[in-house]
Amino acid sequence: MERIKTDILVIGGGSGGLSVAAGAVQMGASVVLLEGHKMGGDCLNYGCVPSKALLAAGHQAHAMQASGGKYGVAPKPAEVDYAAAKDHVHKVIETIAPVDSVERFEGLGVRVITEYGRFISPTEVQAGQHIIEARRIVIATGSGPFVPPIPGLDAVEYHTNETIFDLRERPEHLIIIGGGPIGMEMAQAHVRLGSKVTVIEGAKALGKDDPEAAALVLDRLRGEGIEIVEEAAAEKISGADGKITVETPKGSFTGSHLLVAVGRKVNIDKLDLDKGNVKHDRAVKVGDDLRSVSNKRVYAVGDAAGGLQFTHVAGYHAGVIIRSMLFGLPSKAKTDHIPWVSYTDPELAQVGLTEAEAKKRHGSHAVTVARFDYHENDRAIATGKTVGFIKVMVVKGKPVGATIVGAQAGELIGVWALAVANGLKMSAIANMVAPYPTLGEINKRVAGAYFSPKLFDNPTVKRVVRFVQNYIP
Ligand SMILES: Cc1cc2nc3c(=O)[nH]c(=O)nc-3n(C[C@H](O)[C@H](O)[C@H](O)COP(=O)(O)OP(=O)(O)OC[C@H]3O[C@@H](n4cnc5c(N)ncnc54)[C@H](O)[C@@H]3O)c2cc1C
Ligand SMILES: NC(=O)c1ccc[n+]([C@@H]2O[C@H](COP(=O)([O-])OP(=O)(O)OC[C@H]3O[C@@H](n4cnc5c(N)ncnc54)[C@H](O)[C@@H]3O)[C@@H](O)[C@H]2O)c1
Repeated sequence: MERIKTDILVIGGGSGGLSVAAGAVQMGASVVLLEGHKMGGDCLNYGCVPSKALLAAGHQAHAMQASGGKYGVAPKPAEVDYAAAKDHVHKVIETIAPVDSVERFEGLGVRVITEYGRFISPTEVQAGQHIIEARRIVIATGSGPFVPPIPGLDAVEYHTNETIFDLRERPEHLIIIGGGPIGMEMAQAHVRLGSKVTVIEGAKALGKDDPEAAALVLDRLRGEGIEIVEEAAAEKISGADGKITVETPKGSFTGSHLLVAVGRKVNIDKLDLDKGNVKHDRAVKVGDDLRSVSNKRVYAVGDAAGGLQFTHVAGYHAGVIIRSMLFGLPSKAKTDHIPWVSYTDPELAQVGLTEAEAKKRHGSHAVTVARFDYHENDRAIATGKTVGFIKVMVVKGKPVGATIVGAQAGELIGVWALAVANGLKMSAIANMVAPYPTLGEINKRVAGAYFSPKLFDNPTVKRVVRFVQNYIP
């Protein structure tokens, strides 16, 4: 057994853990990193990266066969090689993997141990033949697919995000349980690659998003042939060998393959948290400072911290705790300025409060909703991407939230993430000159829409202008 002493021990080499390790070691701390499975974690191996790569294959197939005619280019049925699309997915993972590799982190000076870790005391963790004693311990163990106890599920072959990207035969009819972002992104990727797709959703599909924006995405997905059955919780599953039936209150649905995407389960089972005096429920219990409520030497970041589950949140958490661990400065994580995007076509992006949340928090009378539609944007018209809108929720001249649905919404939301994070006023966005013709002009135009009634429908402004015009030569 080897004993190691270190300043910082990071458990988990995914988005959060790697950001902590890279930041801390490059600022002079000694760092040990444990990863029991694949460096890069969920995002690289089973999450963001493969899902976006598969969506890209689907988008390409769709672009060839859909609506090409309107550009004067004849549509052509796409010949999809599903296995080759999966090769593309794995090539993308391989291309990014070196950035997250053991070699890179060892090169930075991190001691990487490729074992699972578990607490043996409040300051010690055992990983294989190593006992690591650390001044600070970071739990960055992420999450895995939650598999619900639906009767019959165990008896059939089903996929989760951990297996679907290895499937090489195209599902003839993919049934997806769960209409969250995983379910909807995988539904569109598969329908565009030629599968029939049914989504079974217990409540509302894309239910965490603004309902008006979500409805626009769902309309498009239905238009592409995806069957989306809402308020239909999966209650029983039966069948075998390419014929799986899911029973719901809205009827039974039979398909060739099944994907379960009903949320996540935080990876804490292997950690022996009680031996570390680390309180937990379904995730590690932390305060705003991301420190364990019961053991102040221990922090949790990313999915393990139990809040929003996004790669950029894990990265943000890393910055928050590095300030506290390395410099002893107070540091708190906030959520009001965190954006997220569902990478369907059209994309759906949100930062800060939705319209309903803003009105609930600030009162309807205090919130102005400024709005601009894609069909009024010249670049959207030129490229045939006119479906979509932006709405910005404004309180006392400052945006408190923005929703964008439409082409490149994920890129366009960046301006509002900046504005909300820094408390910028709408005038800062209105003052920006956006290049013409870009979709990005919608950001300036929505700020214009906010000020227009104040300027153009304002009797005082009209009176002042009349008055000044009487006196200037
Ligand atoms: C299909 C899918 C698509 C997604 N798409 C997006 C997206 O587009 N954008 C986005 O922002 N987010 C997306 N996410 C969410 C994103 O993947 C996660 O929020 C992110 O990976 C969380 O990072 P993390 O560091 O907390 O955990 P992870 O990246 O999961 O890393 C945790 C690591 O810890 C390791 N580990 C676990 N237990 C131990 C232990 N005891 N000892 C040592 N190692 C351990 C695991 O093996 C894993 O490598 C997606 C998720 C899924 C499933
Ligand atoms: N683009 C992105 O950033 C992206 C993409 C994918 C995943 N993610 C992250 O991963 C997390 C998990 O995604 P997810 O889609 O698995 O979870 P989710 O919790 O967002 O959605 C799961 C859906 O499954 C439904 N459901 C639960 N039990 C059901 C049942 N028995 N029958 C039918 N429906 C049922 C729920 O009502 C919910 O709508 C997301 O919340 C997000 O943080 C992000």
